[in-house]
Amino acid sequence: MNAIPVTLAGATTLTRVSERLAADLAAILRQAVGERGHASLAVPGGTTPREFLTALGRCDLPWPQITVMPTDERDVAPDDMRSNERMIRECLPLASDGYAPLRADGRPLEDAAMELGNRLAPLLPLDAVVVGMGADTHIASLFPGDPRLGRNERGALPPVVPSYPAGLEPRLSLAPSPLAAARWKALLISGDEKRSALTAALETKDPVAHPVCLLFESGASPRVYWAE
Ligand SMILES: O=C1O[C@H](COP(=O)(O)O)[C@@H](O)[C@H](O)[C@H]1O
Repeated sequence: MNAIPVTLAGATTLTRVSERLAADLAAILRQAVGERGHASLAVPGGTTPREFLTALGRCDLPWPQITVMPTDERDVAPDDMRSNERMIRECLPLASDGYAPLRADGRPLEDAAMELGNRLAPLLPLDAVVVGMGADTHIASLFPGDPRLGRNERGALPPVVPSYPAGLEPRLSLAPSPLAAARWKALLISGDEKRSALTAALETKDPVAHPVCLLFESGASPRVYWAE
């Protein structure tokens, strides 16, 4: 198995990796606020990031100057157990206007994606993005086999796109460009299964088959925070 450039040495539990990621990210956010007066951040949903988000929520940060959004959102109510917004709000002491939701709120997802993309445009490029990955190598809600992820196709995508993964609820997702073009990128994964999947994916360099490849294609590669 080829070595992935994992950022950490010695910190291997999800708790320690999460704390390290939170501390590194906090420094990036402070720097962004210092330089530009504001910071924009996208964070993942799912099960892995709760400890990281909790650790970030404990950091001494200028929250009124920070806008947080999810990398993707399931089309569920914001108080649903599967809502990424719900987890993010539970973990972070956000300012009242410090959260940029990716919610359709009953609208067709295509309409919502267009409107939310226009609203997010002034925040781009994002100062920081933390991305999770499924064992199938999906990132945000960009899933394997989606032809929109091809090199010639993705340039036409707006910043937010609808996504209809088989067997799961529909979603809204940040598109490849805002994820890949962030000023600072991190990939948070846990477990040998995902590490093996990441290693195999990077060997293919195929973002349609393995969306995680999108993060490694151009510009700086993400820092990989891997927990055993
Ligand atoms: O559905 C999602 O899955 C991925 C991975 O989640 P995990 O539960 O395996 O950690 C996540 O990054 C994404 O934001 C989420 O909506």
